[in-house]
Amino acid sequence: MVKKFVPRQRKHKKIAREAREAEQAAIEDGVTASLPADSNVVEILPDAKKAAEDAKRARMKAELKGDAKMSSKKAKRLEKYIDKKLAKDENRALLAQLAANKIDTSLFASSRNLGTAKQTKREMMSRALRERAAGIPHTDQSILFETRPEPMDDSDEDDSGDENLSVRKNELPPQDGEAIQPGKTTVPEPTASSVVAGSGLKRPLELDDEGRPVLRKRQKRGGVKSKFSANPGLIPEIPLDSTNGDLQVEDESGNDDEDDEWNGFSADEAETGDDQDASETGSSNASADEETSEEEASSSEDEDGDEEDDGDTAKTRSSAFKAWAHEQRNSALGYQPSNGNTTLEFTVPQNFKPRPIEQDPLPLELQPTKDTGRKAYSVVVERTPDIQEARLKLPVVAEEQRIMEAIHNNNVVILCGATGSGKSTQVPQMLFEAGYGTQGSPTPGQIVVTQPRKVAAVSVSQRVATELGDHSDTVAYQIRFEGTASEKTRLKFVTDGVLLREIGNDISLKNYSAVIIDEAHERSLNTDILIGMLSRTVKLREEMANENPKISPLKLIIMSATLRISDVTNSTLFPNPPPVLNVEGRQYPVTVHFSRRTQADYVDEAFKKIIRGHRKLPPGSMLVFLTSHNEISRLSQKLKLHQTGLKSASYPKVRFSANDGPLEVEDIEFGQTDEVVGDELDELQIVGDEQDMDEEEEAEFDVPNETGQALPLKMHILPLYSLLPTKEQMKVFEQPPEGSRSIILATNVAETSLTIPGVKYVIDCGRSKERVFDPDTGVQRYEIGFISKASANQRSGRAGRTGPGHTWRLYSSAVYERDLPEYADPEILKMPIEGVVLQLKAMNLKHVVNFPFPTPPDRHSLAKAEKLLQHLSAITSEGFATQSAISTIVSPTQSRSSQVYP
Ligand SMILES: Nc1ncnc2c1ncn2[C@@H]1O[C@H](COP(=O)(O)OP(=O)(O)OP(=O)(O)O)[C@@H](O)[C@H]1O
Repeated sequence: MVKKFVPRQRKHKKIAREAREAEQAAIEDGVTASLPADSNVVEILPDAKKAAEDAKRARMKAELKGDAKMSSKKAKRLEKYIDKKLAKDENRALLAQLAANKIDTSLFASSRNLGTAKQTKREMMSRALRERAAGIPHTDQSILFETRPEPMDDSDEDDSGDENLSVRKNELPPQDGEAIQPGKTTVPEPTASSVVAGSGLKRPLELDDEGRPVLRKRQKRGGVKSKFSANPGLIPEIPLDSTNGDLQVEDESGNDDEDDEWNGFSADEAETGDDQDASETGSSNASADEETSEEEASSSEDEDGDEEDDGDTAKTRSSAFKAWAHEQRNSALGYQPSNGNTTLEFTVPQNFKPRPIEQDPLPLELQPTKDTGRKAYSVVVERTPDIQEARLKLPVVAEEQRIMEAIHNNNVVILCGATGSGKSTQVPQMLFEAGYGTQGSPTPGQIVVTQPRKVAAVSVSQRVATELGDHSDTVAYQIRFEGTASEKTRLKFVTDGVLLREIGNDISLKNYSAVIIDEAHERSLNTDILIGMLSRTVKLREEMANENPKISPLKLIIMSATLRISDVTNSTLFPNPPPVLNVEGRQYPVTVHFSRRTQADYVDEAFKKIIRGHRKLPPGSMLVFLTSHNEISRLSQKLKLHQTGLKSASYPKVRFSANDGPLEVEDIEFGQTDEVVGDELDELQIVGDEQDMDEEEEAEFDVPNETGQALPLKMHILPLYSLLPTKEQMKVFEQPPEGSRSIILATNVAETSLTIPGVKYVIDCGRSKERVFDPDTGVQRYEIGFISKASANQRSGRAGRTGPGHTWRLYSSAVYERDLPEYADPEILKMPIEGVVLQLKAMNLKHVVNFPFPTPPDRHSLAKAEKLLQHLSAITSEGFATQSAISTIVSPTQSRSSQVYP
């Protein structure tokens, strides 16, 4: 008997069918509510949720379809597309919910291993380590720590063969103070938190450090990988707003393959419910091949099985449909997708003007250079490391950029900096390194630096030569009757008288590219005339350079520590006021000690201080300022007598003639002039207890002996004044004999520019010999008077050159404040005007009335002086100086008297 064919019934399908029928029947009977709860029934959504979903579906449909008519085929596809989108939204929301639950899944076990009791040693150890890291007490330390007998037994290496996992007992400290108990095993308790959302997923949900789900890329069959990497850090944020989120993701990729990234939540999977059913009918191997069937379904796009004969065609069509759907939705939402290559284009308004650079006065070095055609040029100088180190400590060097920019941009620059800041030695080197004075550079002319005194010219030139290392032979000095200039000379130190003579011969100074007037505050007649002449030379050279590009403009730099700036910036001198650069700071501090009393006999006072100081002060030379070589001679004898107890041989008389050199005021001796100011000071003397005073003065020499060296026993006494031959003057720069202290007795030739190595202490009498001129009587005389505060400052400055220093002023602070003027009057105001006119006439100047003096004398006086000189036959009727008159210029006598007593 042929068996009747009974189609095979699938159990779950049968159950589902029966449930549907029962549900249908119940609906028909109106008894839905009384049905028994069945967990497998189709999910019944709450009404509100269902309504929201329907509304969303309708909205999407409207967005996509609009009023357009479409074929039934397309409408069907549209329905499917919407289903897919809604499912995606739901999945995203679910995923976001999962992401919000930050859990550690590292201890979750795969359900695949449920019931399999056996674990390899490696698995056990790995789990034990993870549990230990999670803080789960684990008493079976034998899994983690292995006891090895000594000597090591090779056979003990565990079965797993992974010796890297074995850890020496004492290498892992117990966690949380727990003692490790080997041999005890505890099974980790499942914690309450281990049952969490997501635990039922196909694969345990892994979370990264930030609590985001770690989604691994699933590789498609055939090894074709998605173009997205599975880097969890790159997982895009999923907006909870499904509509916008949908748009963002879709627009970024335009490819459904990206859905694979969501591993198990893909829209493909959601939309393939039907297909899964279909595959199930063909195959019962659901568990193993589940993923495969999903992938197949998704790769075939699953949207319309009828159309998918050919993969390529389907893809093209599918993407055409999707492109259309995207477009529809975008236009409905008013969204303009970017193609990723958009460049922002700004239309520049026609009247647009870029903002000008800062208008506030910019620092000089930031000001735009005026000379745009200037070529960069530099000379490399090799210096010894100790010189280089010493230079770098000088404030002027720190300002090199600012100074050089100012010089490049301006033909005249004024530089003010404290004594010892490095002006005299460094600025000439800066110019040299910038190509000034170098053949082949744009500024080949020499650099000339003027000093008011010959000893300064010689000593600074020697120092600069030393500092210029391999270029030291380019440095020379030139003083009257003496010099070292040669063909190699590019940098020359001269007295201002020497440069005056040169400028008298060639007003354009074509041999020079830069002139530096150092110590301009001295305001000798020579300095003033020089500045006036140079103001014209600079102008002339500028005009010459404009006409002939081969000629470079002349750079003039006026430098001083204590200059009354207004004197050298007046408009008669420079119509465009030159920039004034201030360099702050000095290298070493100088402590100033004032006397309590201002003694009239300052030479005697100086003697006492020298004796006390020498007895108490740590090693270091002493520089004592006096007013004349007479005083120097007197004090020197007294000191020698004190030291030897014998009357010393008489000090050699200095004989000089007017031709021997430029005569300094302090060298002029017309009888006894030393006690002029004595009487005026009596009121300042406080007659008190001599004993008290002595103690107090003893205490003022309590200077800590930082070097710890023994105090020098002998005094090495050296004179320094301008009439002394240069060789004798230069002795002050030599080291004193062993165990001696140099005591240098100087006039104010040592006041400026000089760095006498080893001088730590200065004793300043506070006076100097000055020319005093009475314009009413026309009589000039020489008096000893107080110096200016600027001079006092300069004298103190000699102490802090190579280390911290001290100055003892032989006058009280009250006298300093009351009697010392800020600046000394320029020499031009302290001498008969005829001498000034004669000097200018000797330089072939015709109209002295128009001469640009820094401090101009009265024009009428100038005119009167010219007439007088004509009467005396000192100048010709053409207005030039006669030869005999020129010879009187160096004479200390007035031109009037020199004519009477030639
Ligand atoms: N012969 C030297 N030996 C050792 N150091 C020196 C010598 N000459 C200069 N120096 C160092 O260079 C520093 C700067 O000297 P420089 O003469 O350039 O200063 P300055 O600013 O011109 O001072 P002033 O205004 O007093 O002339 C000194 O303080 C000293 O430290």
